[in-house]
Amino acid sequence: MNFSKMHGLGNDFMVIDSITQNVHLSPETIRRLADRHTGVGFDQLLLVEPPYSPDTDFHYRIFNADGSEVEQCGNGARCFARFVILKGLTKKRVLKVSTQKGIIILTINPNDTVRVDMGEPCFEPNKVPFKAIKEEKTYIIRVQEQTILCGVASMGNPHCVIQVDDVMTANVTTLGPLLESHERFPEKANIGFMQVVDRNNIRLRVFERGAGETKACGTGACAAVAVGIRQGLLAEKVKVNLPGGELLIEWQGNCFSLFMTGSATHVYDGFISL
Ligand SMILES: N[C@H](CCC[C@H](N)C(=O)O)C(=O)O
Repeated sequence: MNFSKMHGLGNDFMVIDSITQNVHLSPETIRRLADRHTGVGFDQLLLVEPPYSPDTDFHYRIFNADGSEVEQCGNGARCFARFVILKGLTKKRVLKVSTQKGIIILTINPNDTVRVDMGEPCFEPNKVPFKAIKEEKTYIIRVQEQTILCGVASMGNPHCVIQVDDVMTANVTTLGPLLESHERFPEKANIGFMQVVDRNNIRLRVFERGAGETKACGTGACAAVAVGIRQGLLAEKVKVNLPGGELLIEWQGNCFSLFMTGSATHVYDGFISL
């Protein structure tokens, strides 16, 4: 099976053309391929499929390193766009792509960065999903005798965003997994640790559902900015500084799409016998 290794700010992917190849991967096979010593090694595996409806160009499927299929991957979307052009699957520079939960629009810029219309963030607890009596801008979660204040949002996938004084000293390694699997997140969650530098700049680390801490998380950057804007901490255009690099997030507020712009890097092409 042919594949490409790509990354978005160090969040790395195995990208597979499932249009010209017949690809069926079990969760166990995905976990084996994800192994960074005995497999290809990646945070997520991305499948490029033919369109599910005539008004879209492709269907986009995402699998975490633990084999779980998920609804959305922002860094992966930018790599998806560059992959389909590099592989000659399209000549279009604006792509309409369906995912498990909605449609995203990918625009490949002349400098090969990619701008993604990620759709509108959702804060309704039952749609994140998050167990809460009613919708709030800030929630209290108790974990291991600690009281954590957070915001929650869905970018198609579930996110919990915690404001911290300094991302470098944030307790990502301990709090990340505890919150990822907290009982208030019935489908688990991606946990973002956000340091507000000013209204147009944040620093962010993300402990991802099904992958652990990654060098960058596109939907995590989107969710952090959306939560921050809703909490009155951020302006409509925010630079998000992640360990792997920078993303530009723009959101005008409810009933508008949120846009993410950033790089997508092709590392190598490979072949693997399954
Ligand atoms: N771990 C995420 C999927 C990948 C998201 C991330 N890599 C991004 O760039 O958005 C989840 O389980 O919802």
